[in-house]
Amino acid sequence: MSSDRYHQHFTVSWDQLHRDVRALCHQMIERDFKGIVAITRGGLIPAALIARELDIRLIDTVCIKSYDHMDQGGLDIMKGVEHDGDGWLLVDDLVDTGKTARAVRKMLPKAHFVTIYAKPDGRPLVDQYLTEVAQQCWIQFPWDMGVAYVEPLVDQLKR
Ligand SMILES: O=P(O)(O)OC[C@H]1O[C@H](OP(=O)(O)OP(=O)(O)O)[C@H](O)[C@@H]1O
Ligand SMILES: O=c1[nH]c(=O)c2nc[nH]c2[nH]1
Ligand SMILES: [Mg+2]
Repeated sequence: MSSDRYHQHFTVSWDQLHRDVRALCHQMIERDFKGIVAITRGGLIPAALIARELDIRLIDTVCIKSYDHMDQGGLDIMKGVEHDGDGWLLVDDLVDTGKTARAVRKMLPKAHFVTIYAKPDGRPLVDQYLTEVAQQCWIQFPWDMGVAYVEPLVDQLKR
């Protein structure tokens, strides 16, 4: 599937991401998890922040790749886990079409699956998420961006 389907950008700063992860943690404060399974790579940073907030030290990974930048290819599962997820928290940064979530759910059917952001097509596959984002929106994460110089408006208008 190609990048044509994305018509808007939803830009997330480090600060915004951190606040969003903490807000999601507030909703899980009463729960007791055996550990976290992070879906690489996007789930790694939310997983680390959640681990800190909920005092979880045991962290495993499912290593999977679906996209090459905005272009979705076949799922490449490089590493799974040996259990069914019972009592574990499964974490990804977002769910979009739901293709990744569907595959990981099969591997860990009993895990509690959370993402920070969810688009409508993938939303039914997760147990909990913080913010809904439109399907045609590309979520631009802080680890894919950098701070750059911006030309003053008057100079931009001269060109
Ligand atoms: O719901 P879907 O359409 O499957 O898309 C969601 C998945 O796509 C991204 O991962 P990606 O495969 O780009 O790898 P990355 O986490 O290493 O960036 C994102 O981190 C989710 O895991
Ligand atoms: O950085 C990302 N932003 C997105 O919106 C997205 N959808 C799938 N994979 C994604 N990666
Ligand atoms: Mg991912």
